Amino acid sequence: MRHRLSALQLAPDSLGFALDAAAQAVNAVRAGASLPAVLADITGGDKMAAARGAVQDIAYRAMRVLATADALLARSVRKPPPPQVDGVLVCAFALLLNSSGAITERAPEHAYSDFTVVDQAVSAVAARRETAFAKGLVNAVLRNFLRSRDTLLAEAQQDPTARWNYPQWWIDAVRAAWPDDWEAVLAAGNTRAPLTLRVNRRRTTANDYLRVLNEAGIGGSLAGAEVPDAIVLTRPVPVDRLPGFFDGIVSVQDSGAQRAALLLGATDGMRVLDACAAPGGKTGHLLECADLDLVALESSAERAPRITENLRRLQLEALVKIGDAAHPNYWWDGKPFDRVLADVPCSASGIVRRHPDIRWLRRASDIAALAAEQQRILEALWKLVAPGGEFLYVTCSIFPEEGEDQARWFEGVQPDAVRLDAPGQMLPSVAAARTGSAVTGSGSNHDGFFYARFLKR
Ligand SMILES: C[S@@+](CC[C@H](N)C(=O)[O-])C[C@H]1O[C@@H](n2cnc3c(N)ncnc32)[C@H](O)[C@@H]1O
Repeated sequence: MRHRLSALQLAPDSLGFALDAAAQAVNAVRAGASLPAVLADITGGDKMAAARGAVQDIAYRAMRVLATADALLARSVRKPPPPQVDGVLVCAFALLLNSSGAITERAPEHAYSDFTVVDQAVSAVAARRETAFAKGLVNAVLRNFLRSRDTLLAEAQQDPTARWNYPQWWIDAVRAAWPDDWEAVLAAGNTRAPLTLRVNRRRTTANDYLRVLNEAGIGGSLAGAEVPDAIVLTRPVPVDRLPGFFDGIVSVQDSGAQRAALLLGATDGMRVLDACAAPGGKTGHLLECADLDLVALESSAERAPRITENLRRLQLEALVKIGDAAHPNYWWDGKPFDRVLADVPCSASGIVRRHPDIRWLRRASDIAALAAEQQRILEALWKLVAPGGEFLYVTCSIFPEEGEDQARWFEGVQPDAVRLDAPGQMLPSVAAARTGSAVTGSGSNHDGFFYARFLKR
């Protein structure tokens, strides 16, 4: 879906142009498409270069306030406007909500005044023949919001979906799972994730690389003792500004994800299976940590080449295979593995701060379907672990159906499995992390993950 430019009489570097394109992206997500894929399509051409950053920024912001914007709009109009007008209004609300401090997000990189947002939203609808009729409506709705912002927002946010900006089923599920932390978990998912780096320990140390970053004028700090290779940047920068990125000195990876290779504890010479491997983030870390005979398995032929590309940049090697982890007969050579990492497909509910569209794309029924698939993968892979070998089950989910429930089920059905120490449920980020029972977290800034580790007797 390319951005429909032809009818548009707006400069590509104007906010109106970006609002028009971001509105199309928002509507594509409403129709079920994933935001990164839509943005790649819409902002792909050369003509979009000037607008790309702004379109992306606005569309991501809109995902984090979609239900608030919908509720504000429903209160402002008698009948719903056509999708493109609706989309422009939602994107304009996203910028105005940010500037009002009504939501917990940093100001846009290019902060716009309220006046500019309204003016450019009007220009965006005026620039298309089919939406030009709505100029007055857009102007009136946004000005009315600015006049009575606090009252309108308080009224709209009476509805929990508009208050939290998640579907009701998601709010209910988080509340049921984490009765003491549900608000912090939902709020954490509405923040912007930091850019976290993983330093290639074969080539340098986190401390030394931090100095290199500082010399390049890039601020950052060590993420914590549990993740010795991780550096959290003070402000995100494009990867091409990271010294040595293209030479494999450093990679981008959330600090929660960096626990995987360390927990698996593979040592030189071990035969290791990384069973759901693309794009190869954890594969790379495993190989940075030890010399391994590593098979990286991935079911998607489209995604598998990304493993090879990532390893090439890191100057590391694995045997990349395309196959289904639930059906090893098609790809396994029969030789058992000393370590198996199963980073299974899941709801991705732990990484919504990086992928804020996920909450609008998932359905409640997806969780049971994913849990069933995870069990198929777990059962099949366990047979591949050598006696005395270890198995690490990972999801980037915050739902117990994909986490602790699965670990307990697994212990129940596999008499030769001994559960070892592992973080269990790591709730995403900051205040959400809580110690005790199955929930751990150092308070550092990470996404939501679940880790369970098993030894094969
Ligand atoms: C959570 S992602 C893995 C992320 C990866 N481990 C990393 O750290 O970069 C899950 C991956 O598993 C793949 N996948 C899904 N079902 C699979 C299956 N049955 N067998 C193998 N791979 C599968 C998906 O295509 C996806 O690339």
